[in-house]
Amino acid sequence: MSSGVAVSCEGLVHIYRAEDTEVVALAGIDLQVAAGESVALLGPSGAGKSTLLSILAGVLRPSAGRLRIGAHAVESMSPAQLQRMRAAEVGVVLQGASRNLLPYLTAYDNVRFAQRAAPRGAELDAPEEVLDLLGLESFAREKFQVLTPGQRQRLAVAVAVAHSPGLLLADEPTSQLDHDAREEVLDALAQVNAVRGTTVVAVTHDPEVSERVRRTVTIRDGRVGAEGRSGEEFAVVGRGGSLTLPLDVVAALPPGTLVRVRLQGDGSVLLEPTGEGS
Ligand SMILES: Nc1ncnc2c1ncn2[C@@H]1O[C@H](COP(=O)(O)OP(=O)(O)OP(=O)(O)O)[C@@H](O)[C@H]1O
Repeated sequence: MSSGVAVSCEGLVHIYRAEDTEVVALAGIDLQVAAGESVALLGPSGAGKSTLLSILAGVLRPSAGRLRIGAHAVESMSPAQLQRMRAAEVGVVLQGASRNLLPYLTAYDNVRFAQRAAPRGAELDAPEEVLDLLGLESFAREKFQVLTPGQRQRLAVAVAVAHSPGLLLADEPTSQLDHDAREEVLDALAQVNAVRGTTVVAVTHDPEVSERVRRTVTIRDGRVGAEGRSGEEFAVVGRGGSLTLPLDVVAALPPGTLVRVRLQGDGSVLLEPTGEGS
């Protein structure tokens, strides 16, 4: 049995540097995920979702900003400390089941192999229990080739949670699966979240994932552009009062438009374009 860890991102910036260019992939992400919460990260291609996931996984180091994963202040950790944190606290499902699994091992041995990376003395569920959690107990002796695509992906989740991490990160966990297999995988993630209390953060383009997860976070241009709660989209007030407007509003307000912002008596806020621009 494990329990979830909280994640806190404050002003996270990530810049990829090549010889003569810089790409600002994350431009100040503010995001709080409570322990045991389940969140889907959405957003257009190139918005910065994978970069954020890699930083949460401890694979990439943020260029600036603060990141807390449970009790760890990640931005100031040494590579060895990061490695230990990942081994103890973070499970990752990479895109494509085969990238997570050793095809010549059985389902049972894949889980057992993954547990070898856990810190010494860690309290781990037996491989049978991990497979049971993912509904794979009757496939323990099967190898990758005979499993269906949905079972393979469930096994990838089993391998990611084999060391009982408090945070499970999944990159496009339902991509290239048919409807039934997608349901299987979403059930598996929900099961890990419900039974173990594991915090789950999944990057996805799949509208079914967003429908199944109560909270969605849309990344736009390296920032949190919007949040969804039970299917309804909201703009998010950022630090210093910044607000990313919905795309249909942006289309009506070209950059540089001067807008009167008035707080109304009933607590609502009126945005009134003046017709003037800078
Ligand atoms: N290794 C890299 N070197 C330089 N630039 C990169 C690198 N990886 C990503 N980028 C750039 O950083 C930005 C964010 O990329 P990222 O892959 O995080 O976006 P994404 O939202 O995950 O996109 P997708 O949905 O297509 O995977 C993009 O402009 C991308 O071109």
